Amino acid sequence: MAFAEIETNFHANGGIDDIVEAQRPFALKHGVSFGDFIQFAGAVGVSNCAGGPRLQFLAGRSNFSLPAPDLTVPEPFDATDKIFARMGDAGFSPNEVVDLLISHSVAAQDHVDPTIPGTPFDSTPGDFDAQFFVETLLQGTLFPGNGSNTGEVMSPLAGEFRLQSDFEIARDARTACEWQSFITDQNLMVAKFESVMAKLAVLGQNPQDLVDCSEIIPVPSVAKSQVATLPAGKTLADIEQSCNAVPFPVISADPGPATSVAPVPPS
Ligand code: HEM
Ligand SMILES: [Ca+2]
Repeated sequence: MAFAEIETNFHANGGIDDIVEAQRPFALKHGVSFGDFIQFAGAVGVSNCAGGPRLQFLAGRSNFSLPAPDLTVPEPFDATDKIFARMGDAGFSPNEVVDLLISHSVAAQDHVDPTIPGTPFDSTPGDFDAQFFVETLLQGTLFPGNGSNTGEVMSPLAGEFRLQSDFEIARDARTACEWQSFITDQNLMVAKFESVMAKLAVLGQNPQDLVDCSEIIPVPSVAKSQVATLPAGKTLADIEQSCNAVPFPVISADPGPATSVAPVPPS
């Protein structure tokens, strides 16, 4: 937000300019540091999703910073080894990368395939649920758009987008069991996200110097279900089970004919 004219030009930051420009005036108007504002807006944002987390919010980050160097943010076409190494530099284990990727349950792409903006990563982009962890393990059968994009692999549902990085991390021996563990345990998923986001939020900060303002973050509505489902038209035979230690859970399929996933409306 401080160096948008530099950092939004980095390829890995594609699309982030919209939200940066929307939020900056609020931070400036209220005299809040950009770091605090981003953390606050993120916590309020996910609290709007059904079943979402109530993230801790600590205030008091300084507004002193320097532009980041390019090529440090993971790309969807990067190998898992590279993504884990980069995230490891910041102190996150491979399983904590999975915990951070819970965010892709409420996410959509605009720029990997620019012909289909708003194409979500799971069938429930408004719900903070574990559908993402089931649907990324289904066999890929189609490209929702033009299908010729680096960082994209085939998805299982019309209208759903699959990043190569999500596909690979779901199947990597280091992370497949963490990935599968959320499918039948919404509470575990939310608890892991709250904990890893608390870690992310204080990177480079001394938490002792920050003030806990978590009580201003809204309480999200409760989750519709603790257990994810197979999308209509899919069976357990379509799952590419990847955790060697634990069998894939028996989950039910949604009734009805196979449907396609609607795009997320522009914000
Ligand atoms: C592990 C490495 C990661 C990769 C390679 C990755 C890649 C991507 C890509 C390519 C998009 C689509 C961008 C666009 O086309 O507009 C995206 C969207 C998104 N990502 Fe990630 N991501 C990663 C980690 C994370 C983390 C750690 C978070 C947050 C904790 C996150 C949260 C999101 C959200 C919320 C969106 C959707 C934005 C929207 O709907 O407008 N991602 N990600
Ligand atoms: Ca979802």
